[in-house]
Amino acid sequence: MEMITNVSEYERLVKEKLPKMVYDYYASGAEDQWTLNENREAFSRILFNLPPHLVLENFAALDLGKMDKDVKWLQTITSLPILVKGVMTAEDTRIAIEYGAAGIIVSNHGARQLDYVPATISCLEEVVREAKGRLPVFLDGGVRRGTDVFKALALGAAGVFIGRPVLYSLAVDGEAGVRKVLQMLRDELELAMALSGCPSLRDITRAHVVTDGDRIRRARL
Ligand SMILES: Cc1cc2nc3c(=O)[nH]c(=O)nc-3n(C[C@H](O)[C@H](O)[C@H](O)COP(=O)(O)O)c2cc1C
Repeated sequence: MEMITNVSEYERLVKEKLPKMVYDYYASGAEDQWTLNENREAFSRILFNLPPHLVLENFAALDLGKMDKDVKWLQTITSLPILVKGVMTAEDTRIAIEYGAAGIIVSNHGARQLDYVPATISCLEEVVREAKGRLPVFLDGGVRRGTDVFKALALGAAGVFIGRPVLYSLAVDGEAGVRKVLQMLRDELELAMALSGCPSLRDITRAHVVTDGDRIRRARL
């Protein structure tokens, strides 16, 4: 397994290893798989915007109607913090906060529900803006690179989750595979931070990335 150099390679290997029916169940999204592909494509459209002071030296270095009832019921049976997953809009963020969620996970359930809903990374800022720091906002969906983690943090995520890379690496190489996936993402994030002049997670800011929305706003000026 030493020859594996990035998270996506596990998908190629797992396709060879698993029965087709099992692989298709894990890997697929809904219908045309537009949202599944968009979860990845949207990350690739966000570009880095390196601050001007950087010099070469730096480089050396849901069913929403039920959400209220569900949260209230869960609060009666556990004292654990309750995170609401599947939030994609400001409105759902308001509801989640109103009903006492301890955190939010921006998610389209791995693009397996309604196809053509937006990519999670393109919904993150709307949710973060509405949350106003009152609770942590996490994200999943299409995170495959340390640079994806960096972009999500720059857009206000408190952290990210990954789904399929864990399933794939577990199927290919058991616990060692999962450890390797997490290590690769960590190493790639650290490299991205070093190359963009961020010594700590706190140094990753909104100014480090340019989104589609930024480009449209700039074109209008
Ligand atoms: C086979 C499979 C089954 C899933 N089942 C559920 C589910 O029952 N409920 C849910 O909220 N998300 C479900 N998800 C979505 C994951 O919890 C997670 O949000 C998603 O896989 C993250 O995206 P990623 O796989 O691109 O990293 C499922 C994902 C996969 C691959």
